[in-house]
Amino acid sequence: MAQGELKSSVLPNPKPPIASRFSMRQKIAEHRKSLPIASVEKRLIEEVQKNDILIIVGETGSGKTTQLPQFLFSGGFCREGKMVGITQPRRIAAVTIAKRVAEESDVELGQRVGYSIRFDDCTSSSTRLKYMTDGFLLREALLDPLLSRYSVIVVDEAHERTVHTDVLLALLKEVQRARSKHEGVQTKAGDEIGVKRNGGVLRGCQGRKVSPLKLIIMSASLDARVFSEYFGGAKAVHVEGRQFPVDIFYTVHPETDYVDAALVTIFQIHVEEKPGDILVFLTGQDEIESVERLVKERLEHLPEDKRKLLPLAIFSALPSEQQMQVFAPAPTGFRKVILATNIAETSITIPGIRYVIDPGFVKARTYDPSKGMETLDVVPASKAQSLQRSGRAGREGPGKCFRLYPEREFEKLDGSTKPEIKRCNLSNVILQLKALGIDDIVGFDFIDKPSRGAIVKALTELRLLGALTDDCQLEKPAGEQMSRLPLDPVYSRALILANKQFNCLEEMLITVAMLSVESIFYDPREKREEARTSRNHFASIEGDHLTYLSVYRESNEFLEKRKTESSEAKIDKIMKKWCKDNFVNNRSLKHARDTYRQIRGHVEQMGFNVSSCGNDMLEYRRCLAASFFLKAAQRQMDGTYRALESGEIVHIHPTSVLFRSKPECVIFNELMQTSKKYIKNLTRIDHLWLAEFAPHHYKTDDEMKDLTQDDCFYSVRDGTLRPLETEANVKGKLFV
Ligand SMILES: Nc1ncnc2c1ncn2[C@@H]1O[C@H](COP(=O)(O)OP(=O)(O)OP(=O)(O)O)[C@@H](O)[C@H]1O
Repeated sequence: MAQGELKSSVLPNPKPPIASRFSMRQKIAEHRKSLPIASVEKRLIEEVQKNDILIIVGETGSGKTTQLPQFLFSGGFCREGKMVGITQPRRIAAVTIAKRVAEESDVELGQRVGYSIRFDDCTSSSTRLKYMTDGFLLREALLDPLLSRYSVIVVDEAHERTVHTDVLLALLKEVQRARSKHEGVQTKAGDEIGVKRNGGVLRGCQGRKVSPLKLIIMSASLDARVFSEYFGGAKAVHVEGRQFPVDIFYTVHPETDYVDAALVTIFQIHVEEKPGDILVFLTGQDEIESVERLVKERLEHLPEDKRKLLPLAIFSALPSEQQMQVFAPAPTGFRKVILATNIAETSITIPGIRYVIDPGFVKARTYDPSKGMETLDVVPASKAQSLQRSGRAGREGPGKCFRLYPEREFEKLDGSTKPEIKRCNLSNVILQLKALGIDDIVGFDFIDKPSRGAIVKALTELRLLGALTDDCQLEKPAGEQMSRLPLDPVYSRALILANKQFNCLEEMLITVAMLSVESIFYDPREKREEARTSRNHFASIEGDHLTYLSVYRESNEFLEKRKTESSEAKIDKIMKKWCKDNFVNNRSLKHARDTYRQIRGHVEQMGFNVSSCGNDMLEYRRCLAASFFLKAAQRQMDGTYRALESGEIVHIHPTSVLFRSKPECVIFNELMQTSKKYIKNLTRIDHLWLAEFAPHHYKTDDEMKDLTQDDCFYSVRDGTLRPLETEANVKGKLFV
């Protein structure tokens, strides 16, 4: 992917005419002075000078994220070309905050103030304040292990405890130690200095003089003690005061249907309250889109003069340009109602928001390493999340937050969110650590250690996928390539195989892109049959992956034909209609198209040649089997399926094109638990392909006969493991 591809579409930063610029500057200067953090600028800079690690806790909106980096710049921390790096858990926050700080500093975005997120780098050699995602900084450490260009790194919103934040904290601790140890040493490019890993010494400071690194950990709702202890008793400072008050309202009784309660509240605010936009926290794309439809429907029943309510959606699977639409002011006389997931919960300021509606729920991922099963459940939000949500209302004036549950329920909420590292599949993060040269994963200094079972499972998976050798070293070149692709290892492997062995990289790129969106089809409850019929021509008897391919290809052909004759806006409109007629989710398809372009850029940079297998779908299905062999399932006598790896009894999800035909053997991408255990995104395969393409994992009956007690393989016929795998057996292979 060419760097900066999204730049132009996302954030032009044109300079307004001089007169309005002058008054804007004055306004901004006044605003900056009014922030609670402004009165403690001098003290904060002194604390940073005195302490190598500082924890800063301050109310939401007190000015931490936008102001502290500017204080550090003025305080001399960017001398001699050094940078202050500020990490955010979310891309949208990194981008919008950088834009705001550039505005406040009256510089062009990408010059002194910039941002870097995956697929989009808006920095230059003059950038001194760099906002980025925590994942981006981790990748940067692959190239510059001592992060030698930074004088200060600020880890913002640390309370979110994303897996990237946790890994970053451990890594930064190590980098800081190494830089202190070698302080003052003038290195030449290629000098061996720095972090000891892999039994050797990594090349460090890239020809620069080694200087110490300052670390700042920041949040509004952070248990400072946990972080202080982790960093050996680091100092914590509190920034008192908030900018504007937010009144909190609770319901008298619990709500049985929070979506309906949210709808009622939206209209109550719209009809009864003063002007000001509304922000509603929902749990996912489907919920958001259904509320969006319902708002539009109900608006039609209101008198003409009350219809000026504009629903807008924001969730992570939305392309960046569409996410940015929520930041634009509402048309005159209109009130915006922004329907958001927790993407809008921390860091960001959406101008105009005065009202927050918080039903109190969030979709959380949990992972069971023993079954290899990931589930997405709707669970109550934590207190920390609720505080962040209400904090979005008081940023430009006094606000109101409507919590759709009784006050006594708030007291029962968990204080903070369970760290992601304790509830996710670790294979991606362990691959990154291995690529960083960190060998001993179990002994790695995590702030909260993941379970041993989860580590063992991830290492085993990475070995089976060919990313690690039998003694858990990074496999070359496959493991290295996989660590460079910003995808789950299983999808990176699919692309590598498609390129190397099956000649279907084009098809696999489309597949990975289509699988990255939540729901490609649009399935209104009231028109389910109509939707099914009109989509029949996409459906493949071989399965969902081929069906997605058809949707993508057909939409592409349709688009190509019209590209020459229409403007971009017109094409957008035509595409919307095509999607509506075919019951395809326009937003999801757009996102998939974007993702396709980005990943294609990556693989091309790695030297892959994107070729297509055309209509040879057999080759493509064989490639799917070779890629996703860890998620295979066999039909049982009673029509249920047995997932070969976990032994779980599972069912084909009703949305799959294979729901009725029930083939004998399938691979799948998703195992989820709702009322039953369902498998989603399936393709029919021949069970013998498993033994052919993953002989290190599966054997046919004939091959089974020759096994010794030291071997252990899955039978492709019934999925049983023979001879039985013992923990000692697995362990013996892992910790050498
Ligand atoms: N994009 C923006 N447009 C308008 N005002 C903004 C913008 N970004 C920030 N502000 C203003 O600056 C204030 C401080 O924002 P900042 O993000 O620095 O606070 P914070 O303490 O980091 O909050 P949080 O803990 O919620 O991230 C906001 O309350 C708001 O008034």
